[in-house]
Amino acid sequence: MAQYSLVAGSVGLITLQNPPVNALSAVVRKGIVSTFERALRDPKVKSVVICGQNGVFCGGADIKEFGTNMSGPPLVPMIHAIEAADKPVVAAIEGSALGGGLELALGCHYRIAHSNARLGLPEVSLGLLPAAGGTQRLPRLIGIPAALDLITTGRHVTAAEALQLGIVDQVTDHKIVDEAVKFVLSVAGKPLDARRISTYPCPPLSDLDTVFEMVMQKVRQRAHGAIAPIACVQAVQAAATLPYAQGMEREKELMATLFTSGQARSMQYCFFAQRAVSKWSIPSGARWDTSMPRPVHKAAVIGLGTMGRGITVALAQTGLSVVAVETQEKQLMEAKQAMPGMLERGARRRGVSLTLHKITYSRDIRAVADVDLVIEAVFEDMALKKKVFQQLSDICKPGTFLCTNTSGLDVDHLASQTCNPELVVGMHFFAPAHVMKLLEVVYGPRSSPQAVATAMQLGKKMGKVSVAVGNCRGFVGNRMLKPYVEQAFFLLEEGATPEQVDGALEEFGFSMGVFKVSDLSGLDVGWRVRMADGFAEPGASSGPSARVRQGRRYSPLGDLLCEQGRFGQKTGQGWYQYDKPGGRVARSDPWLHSFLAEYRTRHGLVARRIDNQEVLERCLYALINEGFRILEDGIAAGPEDIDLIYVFGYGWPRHRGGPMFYAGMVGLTKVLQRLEHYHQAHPDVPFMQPCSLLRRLVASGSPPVHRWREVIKKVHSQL
Ligand SMILES: CCCCCCCCCCCCC/C=C/C(=O)SCCNC(=O)CCNC(=O)[C@H](O)C(C)(C)COP(=O)(O)OP(=O)(O)OC[C@H]1O[C@@H](n2cnc3c(N)ncnc32)[C@H](O)[C@@H]1OP(=O)(O)O
Repeated sequence: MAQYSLVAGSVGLITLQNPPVNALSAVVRKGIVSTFERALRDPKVKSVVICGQNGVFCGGADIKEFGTNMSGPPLVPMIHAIEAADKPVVAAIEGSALGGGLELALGCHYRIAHSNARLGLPEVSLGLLPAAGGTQRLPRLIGIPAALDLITTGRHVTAAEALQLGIVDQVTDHKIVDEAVKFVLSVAGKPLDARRISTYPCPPLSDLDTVFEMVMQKVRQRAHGAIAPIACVQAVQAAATLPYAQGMEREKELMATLFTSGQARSMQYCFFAQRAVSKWSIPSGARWDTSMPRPVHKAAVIGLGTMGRGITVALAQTGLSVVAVETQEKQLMEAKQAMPGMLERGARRRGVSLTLHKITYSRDIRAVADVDLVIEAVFEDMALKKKVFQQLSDICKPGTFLCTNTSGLDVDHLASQTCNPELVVGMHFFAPAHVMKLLEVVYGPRSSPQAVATAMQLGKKMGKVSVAVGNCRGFVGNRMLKPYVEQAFFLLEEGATPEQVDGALEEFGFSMGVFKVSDLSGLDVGWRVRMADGFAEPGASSGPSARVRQGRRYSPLGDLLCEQGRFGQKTGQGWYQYDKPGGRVARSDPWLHSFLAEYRTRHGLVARRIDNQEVLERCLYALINEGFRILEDGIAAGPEDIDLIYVFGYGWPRHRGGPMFYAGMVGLTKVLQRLEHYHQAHPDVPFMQPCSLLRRLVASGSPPVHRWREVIKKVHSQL
């Protein structure tokens, strides 16, 4: 709702009230319309201030209303009425003014912001565009290039930047409503014509066509198939080339296409999923709202390889004191040289001051004796990690949480090396750890609720999307990767090329296909895992039995490349070739193509034409099928957890909602049928055997993804 009061004798104060973010629900819109009409009617009222309660102006349209039968007064005429009023209206902005919230403010004649405010038009990240006049007013106010930047990226700006751009008229550190009232009294009686943004011409720009062509090209490249960013550019182009009223028509038309699209549904699902996973619960019954985290003031990182450095930087950036331990002199020196630059770049990116003094370096593991939490990030080797955990258990003060950054080893086994296994959890970061948003928090059967809560809260403080997952080989993300990569290898055996497989996946929306990712992260990573699992064996990659291991189909292609020293980008050769070791630009490699041809001949395989549909079905459905197994095993609490892991850690396109949501969009029956089809064709590939939870969901009428938990619960209760 919206509350109305008269202040300072002549100012009508409208306060948006819809906790927690004062979203513009039907009730709020109704409240604004009626209180605004009241203010206009009242002869005592000479001016109006609009603000939000509880330190937040407005988080935008109520996203929960999208996809329902929307009722109540529409936003566009409401904002027009405010702009057309003959009494001055000031938006008093503190906290957030986002989406429809900022559009409402742009309809006001003046905008004053508290220095804590953040403003933006993030609709693009929900698969939409700012369709309450945002695409037409913002370019008129701040010019086309700046408006294109804000609208196509959805980024939030601080009050200081908003002032610099001309979005707000004044920034204050004082009480926002008091300042807004003072301000509106000072402008009472001044003509308002020059304050109605919709009447402004768009600031002229030379060579408009070229500007839009270039922006469109850049946006398309970044969008990876998402349609909203393209529509945003088209709407701003309308602002630049058409009169306001026609621009508004175009905005509406473009919004109508986006509003009902699957992409918008997927992205809005991701928005709510992100909030849902922070409300974690684990099979022991521990939950986010009943488990108290312990404060962490000082942390330590053991091992300063790529991961350790990234984690140290990420911790220091949150303001923690960090002890960075590396026992090897050379590696320590390299880390000391590299990390200030990483911190500097991070500080510049986030517009904050540098935090070099937060890190102390040591070669001696005993330096961690007084920290609250340790993250072990040594080489991925169980024997080495076990030794580190034994040492930590002896050295650390009582109660120190011991975390491992392993990407898939048994967290419980590590816990068993310590005197207090309840203090041990996994904190699995993704490279580069100071940039990537995902954190898997891995609980073992003995991890205490407090340890899980502390790791989850630390992740949040570090700006990560933290997802609590159970302990199994590869946890959630890497476990699902196995069948995906396996199918990609099989496709090469059957006639596809790395270029084709990657092309199909990139067209689907991944920023990089599976083979390019493998080259980037190093082929030896998977090779080591396959060796540890008893699949890859030196010298066993040729010969007739090379393609069957442990009674199942196996492709030794990755092992063969590793045996040749082709580890990907770092060696300049992998599935592609690079201009030098460490090169970044993948080029097709004729050697690889003849190698594949020879391999097929050696194993009596006849290459066939494989279409992109088959590439996608086999890679993605195999991965999804493993996702169902993970749900069935209780390793992830719900489909949202898996989806966010894939969106934030593995480049799954957000506009496809994550693998489990995507399965629902495709139709569970279809996914099941195709898995059955591929499993019949390859009964020796267990990953393609449809998971019984998938069958169960189909038998239950394929409920929407938010109702899967009910079916999963039933499955678990019957176990
Ligand atoms: C046939 C076709 C017809 C087509 C025509 C269609 C007509 C429709 C026209 C409509 C035109 C609309 C144009 C405008 C669109 C929009 O405004 S879209 C929304 C844009 N806003 C956002 O994207 C902001 C989203 N929110 C946030 O980024 C953050 O929540 C925050 C505001 C920065 C606050 O962050 P924080 O303090 O960390 O809190 P959270 O945990 O994120 O959120 C707290 C709870 O609030 C819920 N919530 C937040 N924002 C919204 C929202 N806009 N709507 C509904 N709910 C919201 C969030 O889910 C949390 O809820 P719980 O999980 O239940 O606690």
